[in-house]
Amino acid sequence: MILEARDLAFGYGARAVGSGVSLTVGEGEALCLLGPNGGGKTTLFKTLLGLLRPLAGRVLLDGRDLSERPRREIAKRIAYVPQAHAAFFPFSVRDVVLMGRASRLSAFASPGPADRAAAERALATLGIGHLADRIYTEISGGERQLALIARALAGEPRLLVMDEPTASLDFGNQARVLTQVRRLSEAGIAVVLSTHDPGHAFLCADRVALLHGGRLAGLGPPAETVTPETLRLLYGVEVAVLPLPGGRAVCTPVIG
Ligand SMILES: Nc1ncnc2c1ncn2[C@@H]1O[C@H](COP(=O)(O)OP(=O)(O)OP(=O)(O)O)[C@@H](O)[C@H]1O
Repeated sequence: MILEARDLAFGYGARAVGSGVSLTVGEGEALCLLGPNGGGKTTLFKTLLGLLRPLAGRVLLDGRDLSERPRREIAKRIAYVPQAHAAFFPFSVRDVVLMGRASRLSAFASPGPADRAAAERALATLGIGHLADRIYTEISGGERQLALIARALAGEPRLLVMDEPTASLDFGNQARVLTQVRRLSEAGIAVVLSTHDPGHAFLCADRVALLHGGRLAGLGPPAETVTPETLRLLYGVEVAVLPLPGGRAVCTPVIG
């Protein structure tokens, strides 16, 4: 097991967003977090990453409390993939990906051949080698998202935390990102991701966690956890969960 949350309460200062959350993330496991807007997914992620202190409970990384670990040690093991917001600094995509090596460099050291090789490998894994010399501010949102995943991967983490990695991506890029999630997990890298499409859980996750009212309303394999009943609870609408071959399913709201 890489990461464990024990009876975690999380939020901002005196303002609790969630509580009583206990979960584990195993080696190479893909865990998908579902929950409504404002439900606390990002806040939970920031707490699991050690960026926010738990209001109660503990987060353990490889069995040791996050609060006892230096930031750098955490960053070597866990990489965060934020949403691909607007970019301001005109670096090349290669340099953005190379920044993912920062946690592995000593202070003031420049990246060496091993760092450059890791960045090239990450670009190739994501299939975006052709973008390496393009300027990050001049590529599309979908391409940026892939570049951010490559940046995270370049640091050779054991766990990737991805906040809505498919938001604002077209259908093709959504499928590419979800395929990468599966591949990473098959390669032994654990992934925790959030999404607003419950069908994604069936496509890429071993387990799903449902966050409702700041508490876990479900945790388990997609087929057992993502149901019309749990989706109604989460989103307040009727949803049909239509089975597909191979244990997958499509989820669609029922309108009218
Ligand atoms: N920096 C902050 N300080 C105080 N409250 C915050 C802060 N950031 C978010 N919140 C509040 O915490 C709650 C949870 O927000 P959070 O961003 O974690 O939800 P989310 O599930 O990621 O939402 P979304 O799906 O819309 O991205 C919301 O009520 C939000 O207004």
